[in-house]
Amino acid sequence: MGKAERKKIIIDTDPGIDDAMAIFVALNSPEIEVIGLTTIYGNVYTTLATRNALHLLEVAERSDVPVAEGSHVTIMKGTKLRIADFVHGSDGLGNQNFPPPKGKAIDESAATFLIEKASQFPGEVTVVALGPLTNIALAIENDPEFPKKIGQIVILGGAFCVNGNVNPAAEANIFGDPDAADIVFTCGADILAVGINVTHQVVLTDADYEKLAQSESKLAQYLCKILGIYFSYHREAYAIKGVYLHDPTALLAAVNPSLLTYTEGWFGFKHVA
Ligand SMILES: O=c1[nH]cnc2c1ncn2[C@@H]1O[C@H](CO)[C@@H](O)[C@H]1O
Repeated sequence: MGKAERKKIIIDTDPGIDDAMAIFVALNSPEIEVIGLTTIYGNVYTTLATRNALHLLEVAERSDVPVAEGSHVTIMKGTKLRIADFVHGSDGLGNQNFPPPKGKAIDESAATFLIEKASQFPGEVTVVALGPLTNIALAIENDPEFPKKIGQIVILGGAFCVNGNVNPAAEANIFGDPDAADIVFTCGADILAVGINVTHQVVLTDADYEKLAQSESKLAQYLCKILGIYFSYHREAYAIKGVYLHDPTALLAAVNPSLLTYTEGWFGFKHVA
Protein backbone atom coordinates (compact mmCIF):
# COMPACT_ATOMS: atom_id res chain seq x y z
CA MET A 1 0.00 0.00 0.00
CA GLY A 2 1.45 3.38 -1.03
CA LYS A 3 2.08 5.95 1.66
CA ALA A 4 -0.55 8.31 0.23
CA GLU A 5 -3.35 5.72 0.62
CA ARG A 6 -2.57 4.90 4.22
CA LYS A 7 -4.87 6.32 6.86
CA LYS A 8 -3.08 8.97 8.94
CA ILE A 9 -3.32 8.25 12.66
CA ILE A 10 -2.39 10.20 15.77
CA ILE A 11 -2.45 8.14 18.97
CA ASP A 12 -3.30 10.10 22.12
CA THR A 13 -1.86 7.86 24.79
CA ASP A 14 -1.00 7.35 28.47
CA PRO A 15 1.41 4.38 28.25
CA GLY A 16 0.39 2.04 29.90
CA ILE A 17 0.86 -1.66 29.11
CA ASP A 18 -2.13 -2.00 26.78
CA ASP A 19 -1.10 1.33 25.21
CA ALA A 20 2.30 -0.22 24.43
CA MET A 21 0.52 -3.12 22.70
CA ALA A 22 -1.67 -0.73 20.69
CA ILE A 23 1.31 1.42 19.65
CA PHE A 24 3.22 -1.65 18.45
CA VAL A 25 0.16 -2.89 16.54
CA ALA A 26 -0.20 0.54 14.92
CA LEU A 27 3.47 0.74 13.92
CA ASN A 28 3.16 -2.70 12.32
CA SER A 29 -0.11 -2.15 10.44
CA PRO A 30 0.53 -1.42 6.75
CA GLU A 31 -2.99 0.07 6.42
CA ILE A 32 -2.07 3.10 8.50
CA GLU A 33 0.64 5.70 8.96
CA VAL A 34 1.28 6.85 12.54
CA ILE A 35 1.98 10.57 12.11
CA GLY A 36 2.47 11.29 15.81
CA LEU A 37 1.86 10.38 19.42
CA THR A 38 0.36 12.85 21.88
CA THR A 39 0.52 12.16 25.59
CA ILE A 40 -1.89 12.41 28.48
CA TYR A 41 -2.22 11.39 32.14
CA GLY A 42 -4.26 8.33 33.07
CA ASN A 43 -2.29 5.17 33.56
CA VAL A 44 0.67 7.41 34.57
CA TYR A 45 1.20 11.19 34.98
CA THR A 46 1.74 13.09 31.72
CA THR A 47 5.53 13.58 32.17
CA LEU A 48 5.97 9.82 32.49
CA ALA A 49 3.54 9.20 29.60
CA THR A 50 5.84 11.32 27.37
CA ARG A 51 8.94 9.48 28.56
CA ASN A 52 7.23 6.11 27.93
CA ALA A 53 5.96 7.15 24.48
CA LEU A 54 9.51 8.14 23.45
CA HIS A 55 10.89 4.93 24.96
CA LEU A 56 8.36 2.71 23.11
CA LEU A 57 9.19 4.38 19.79
CA GLU A 58 12.89 3.69 20.45
CA VAL A 59 12.14 0.04 21.24
CA ALA A 60 10.24 -0.20 17.94
CA GLU A 61 13.06 1.68 16.15
CA ARG A 62 10.60 4.39 15.07
CA SER A 63 12.05 7.52 16.67
CA ASP A 64 11.10 9.32 13.46
CA VAL A 65 7.52 9.56 14.84
CA PRO A 66 7.07 12.87 16.73
CA VAL A 67 5.78 12.95 20.32
CA ALA A 68 3.87 16.03 21.56
CA GLU A 69 3.30 16.37 25.29
CA GLY A 70 -0.25 16.91 26.46
CA SER A 71 -2.03 18.43 29.40
CA HIS A 72 -0.94 17.82 33.00
CA VAL A 73 -4.35 18.86 34.37
CA THR A 74 -8.00 18.27 33.51
CA ILE A 75 -9.87 20.68 31.21
CA MET A 76 -11.21 22.42 34.36
CA LYS A 77 -7.57 22.71 35.57
CA GLY A 78 -8.11 19.97 38.13
CA THR A 79 -4.90 18.55 39.56
CA LYS A 80 -6.37 15.70 41.58
CA LEU A 81 -5.90 13.01 38.96
CA ARG A 82 -6.75 9.33 39.18
CA ILE A 83 -3.59 7.50 38.10
CA ALA A 84 -3.93 3.74 37.47
CA ASP A 85 -0.42 2.72 38.59
CA PHE A 86 -2.01 -0.24 40.40
CA VAL A 87 -2.89 -1.65 36.95
CA HIS A 88 0.35 -0.89 35.05
CA GLY A 89 3.08 -0.51 37.72
CA SER A 90 4.53 2.75 39.04
CA ASP A 91 6.54 3.24 35.82
CA GLY A 92 3.48 2.41 33.68
CA LEU A 93 5.38 -0.39 31.94
CA GLY A 94 5.34 -3.27 34.40
CA ASN A 95 8.06 -1.95 36.78
CA GLN A 96 10.92 -2.84 34.46
CA ASN A 97 13.16 0.18 35.20
CA PHE A 98 13.92 0.88 31.56
CA PRO A 99 16.65 3.47 30.89
CA PRO A 100 15.45 7.00 29.99
CA PRO A 101 14.79 7.60 26.28
CA LYS A 102 17.37 9.45 24.20
CA GLY A 103 14.81 11.49 22.26
CA LYS A 104 12.73 14.48 23.32
CA ALA A 105 9.18 15.63 22.75
CA ILE A 106 8.66 18.35 20.13
CA ASP A 107 8.13 21.93 21.33
CA GLU A 108 4.44 22.04 20.40
CA SER A 109 1.75 20.99 22.86
CA ALA A 110 -0.48 17.99 22.06
CA ALA A 111 -3.50 20.23 21.37
CA THR A 112 -1.49 22.46 18.99
CA PHE A 113 -0.08 19.40 17.21
CA LEU A 114 -3.60 17.94 16.80
CA ILE A 115 -4.90 21.22 15.35
CA GLU A 116 -1.90 21.60 13.05
CA LYS A 117 -2.21 18.09 11.58
CA ALA A 118 -6.02 18.33 11.20
CA SER A 119 -5.55 21.64 9.34
CA GLN A 120 -2.71 20.30 7.19
CA PHE A 121 -4.72 17.20 6.13
CA PRO A 122 -8.42 18.17 6.42
CA GLY A 123 -10.70 15.13 6.78
CA GLU A 124 -7.77 12.72 6.59
CA VAL A 125 -6.52 12.35 10.17
CA THR A 126 -7.92 9.85 12.66
CA VAL A 127 -7.19 10.43 16.34
CA VAL A 128 -7.21 7.28 18.44
CA ALA A 129 -7.73 8.46 22.02
CA LEU A 130 -6.54 5.88 24.54
CA GLY A 131 -6.70 8.00 27.71
CA PRO A 132 -8.80 10.81 29.23
CA LEU A 133 -9.97 13.25 26.55
CA THR A 134 -8.36 16.50 27.78
CA ASN A 135 -6.06 17.07 24.78
CA ILE A 136 -8.86 16.56 22.24
CA ALA A 137 -11.18 18.88 24.21
CA LEU A 138 -8.42 21.53 24.29
CA ALA A 139 -8.02 21.21 20.51
CA ILE A 140 -11.79 21.80 20.13
CA GLU A 141 -11.72 24.78 22.51
CA ASN A 142 -8.69 26.34 20.80
CA ASP A 143 -9.96 25.78 17.25
CA PRO A 144 -13.76 25.61 16.80
CA GLU A 145 -13.15 24.28 13.27
CA PHE A 146 -11.27 21.25 14.64
CA PRO A 147 -14.38 18.95 14.68
CA LYS A 148 -14.89 19.68 10.96
CA LYS A 149 -11.24 19.23 10.04
CA ILE A 150 -10.54 16.02 11.93
CA GLY A 151 -11.42 12.85 9.98
CA GLN A 152 -12.54 10.67 12.86
CA ILE A 153 -12.03 10.44 16.61
CA VAL A 154 -11.90 6.84 17.87
CA ILE A 155 -12.30 6.80 21.63
CA LEU A 156 -11.37 3.98 23.95
CA GLY A 157 -13.82 4.80 26.67
CA GLY A 158 -17.25 4.44 28.12
CA ALA A 159 -19.29 1.53 29.40
CA PHE A 160 -22.37 1.13 27.21
CA CYS A 161 -25.18 -0.76 28.97
CA VAL A 162 -22.68 -2.34 31.41
CA ASN A 163 -21.05 -1.25 34.69
CA GLY A 164 -17.89 0.87 34.66
CA ASN A 165 -14.47 -0.29 35.86
CA VAL A 166 -13.92 2.60 38.30
CA ASN A 167 -17.36 2.55 39.89
CA PRO A 168 -20.73 1.07 38.89
CA ALA A 169 -21.27 3.90 36.38
CA ALA A 170 -17.89 5.12 35.14
CA GLU A 171 -15.16 3.77 32.89
CA ALA A 172 -11.60 4.94 33.72
CA ASN A 173 -10.92 7.23 30.72
CA ILE A 174 -14.25 9.06 30.95
CA PHE A 175 -13.94 9.24 34.76
CA GLY A 176 -10.45 10.78 34.28
CA ASP A 177 -11.90 13.98 32.73
CA PRO A 178 -15.70 13.89 32.37
CA ASP A 179 -15.88 17.58 31.36
CA ALA A 180 -13.48 16.95 28.48
CA ALA A 181 -15.53 13.89 27.47
CA ASP A 182 -18.66 16.06 27.39
CA ILE A 183 -16.94 18.57 25.06
CA VAL A 184 -15.65 15.82 22.74
CA PHE A 185 -18.82 13.71 22.54
CA THR A 186 -20.97 16.75 21.71
CA CYS A 187 -18.55 18.53 19.32
CA GLY A 188 -20.16 17.22 16.13
CA ALA A 189 -17.09 15.36 14.79
CA ASP A 190 -17.28 11.83 13.42
CA ILE A 191 -16.87 9.90 16.68
CA LEU A 192 -16.54 6.20 17.27
CA ALA A 193 -16.51 5.01 20.88
CA VAL A 194 -15.16 1.60 21.85
CA GLY A 195 -16.42 0.91 25.35
CA ILE A 196 -15.50 -1.73 27.91
CA ASN A 197 -18.71 -3.57 26.98
CA VAL A 198 -16.65 -4.56 23.92
CA THR A 199 -13.07 -4.65 25.23
CA HIS A 200 -14.02 -6.99 28.10
CA GLN A 201 -14.81 -9.53 25.37
CA VAL A 202 -11.33 -9.24 23.86
CA VAL A 203 -9.02 -11.22 26.11
CA LEU A 204 -5.39 -12.24 25.69
CA THR A 205 -5.45 -15.55 27.56
CA ASP A 206 -2.65 -17.29 29.43
CA ALA A 207 -2.39 -19.66 26.44
CA ASP A 208 -2.06 -16.70 24.06
CA TYR A 209 0.71 -15.35 26.29
CA GLU A 210 2.60 -18.64 25.97
CA LYS A 211 2.36 -18.35 22.18
CA LEU A 212 3.60 -14.77 22.29
CA ALA A 213 6.50 -15.84 24.51
CA GLN A 214 7.56 -18.33 21.84
CA SER A 215 7.84 -15.64 19.18
CA GLU A 216 11.32 -14.49 18.32
CA SER A 217 10.06 -11.01 17.51
CA LYS A 218 11.77 -8.34 19.59
CA LEU A 219 8.47 -6.57 20.26
CA ALA A 220 6.73 -9.80 21.34
CA GLN A 221 9.59 -10.48 23.78
CA TYR A 222 9.37 -6.92 25.08
CA LEU A 223 5.60 -7.21 25.63
CA CYS A 224 6.02 -10.51 27.50
CA LYS A 225 8.39 -8.72 29.88
CA ILE A 226 5.99 -5.90 30.72
CA LEU A 227 2.75 -7.97 30.76
CA GLY A 228 3.37 -9.78 34.08
CA ILE A 229 1.89 -7.09 36.34
CA TYR A 230 -1.12 -6.61 33.99
CA PHE A 231 -1.89 -10.36 34.25
CA SER A 232 -1.59 -10.24 38.07
CA TYR A 233 -3.98 -7.27 38.23
CA HIS A 234 -6.61 -9.07 36.11
CA ARG A 235 -6.28 -12.26 38.17
CA GLU A 236 -6.89 -10.31 41.39
CA ALA A 237 -9.44 -7.71 40.21
CA TYR A 238 -11.49 -9.81 37.79
CA ALA A 239 -10.53 -13.42 38.62
CA ILE A 240 -9.73 -14.11 34.94
CA LYS A 241 -6.77 -15.98 33.44
CA GLY A 242 -5.94 -13.38 30.84
CA VAL A 243 -5.94 -9.63 30.24
CA TYR A 244 -8.37 -7.24 28.57
CA LEU A 245 -7.04 -5.80 25.31
CA HIS A 246 -8.67 -2.36 25.71
CA ASP A 247 -6.31 -0.13 23.74
CA PRO A 248 -5.40 -2.60 20.94
CA THR A 249 -9.13 -3.15 20.27
CA ALA A 250 -9.74 0.58 19.81
CA LEU A 251 -6.69 0.79 17.58
CA LEU A 252 -7.97 -2.08 15.43
CA ALA A 253 -11.35 -0.34 15.10
CA ALA A 254 -9.44 2.55 13.49
CA VAL A 255 -7.31 0.28 11.28
CA ASN A 256 -10.17 -1.95 10.09
CA PRO A 257 -13.67 -0.72 11.05
CA SER A 258 -15.27 -3.76 9.37
CA LEU A 259 -14.05 -5.98 12.22
CA LEU A 260 -16.80 -4.59 14.47
CA THR A 261 -20.49 -3.70 14.34
CA TYR A 262 -21.82 -0.33 15.47
CA THR A 263 -24.88 1.32 16.90
CA GLU A 264 -25.87 4.99 16.91
CA GLY A 265 -25.35 7.01 20.13
CA TRP A 266 -27.39 9.91 21.54
CA PHE A 267 -25.48 12.80 19.96
CA GLY A 268 -24.97 11.12 16.62
CA PHE A 269 -21.72 9.43 17.64
CA LYS A 270 -21.34 5.72 17.04
CA HIS A 271 -20.24 3.09 19.52
CA VAL A 272 -19.32 -0.51 19.02
CA ALA A 273 -22.36 -2.72 19.67
O1 LIG B 1 -9.46 0.54 37.67
C1 LIG B 1 -9.25 0.21 36.53
N1 LIG B 1 -9.70 -0.94 36.07
C2 LIG B 1 -9.48 -1.32 34.80
N2 LIG B 1 -8.81 -0.60 33.89
C3 LIG B 1 -8.32 0.54 34.27
C4 LIG B 1 -8.53 0.99 35.56
N3 LIG B 1 -7.96 2.16 35.62
C5 LIG B 1 -7.43 2.43 34.42
N4 LIG B 1 -7.62 1.45 33.59
C6 LIG B 1 -7.16 1.55 32.20
O2 LIG B 1 -8.19 2.29 31.55
C7 LIG B 1 -8.56 1.73 30.30
C8 LIG B 1 -9.88 1.04 30.30
O3 LIG B 1 -10.79 1.62 31.09
C9 LIG B 1 -7.45 0.77 29.96
O4 LIG B 1 -6.48 1.45 29.19
C10 LIG B 1 -6.96 0.32 31.33
O5 LIG B 1 -5.62 -0.09 31.25
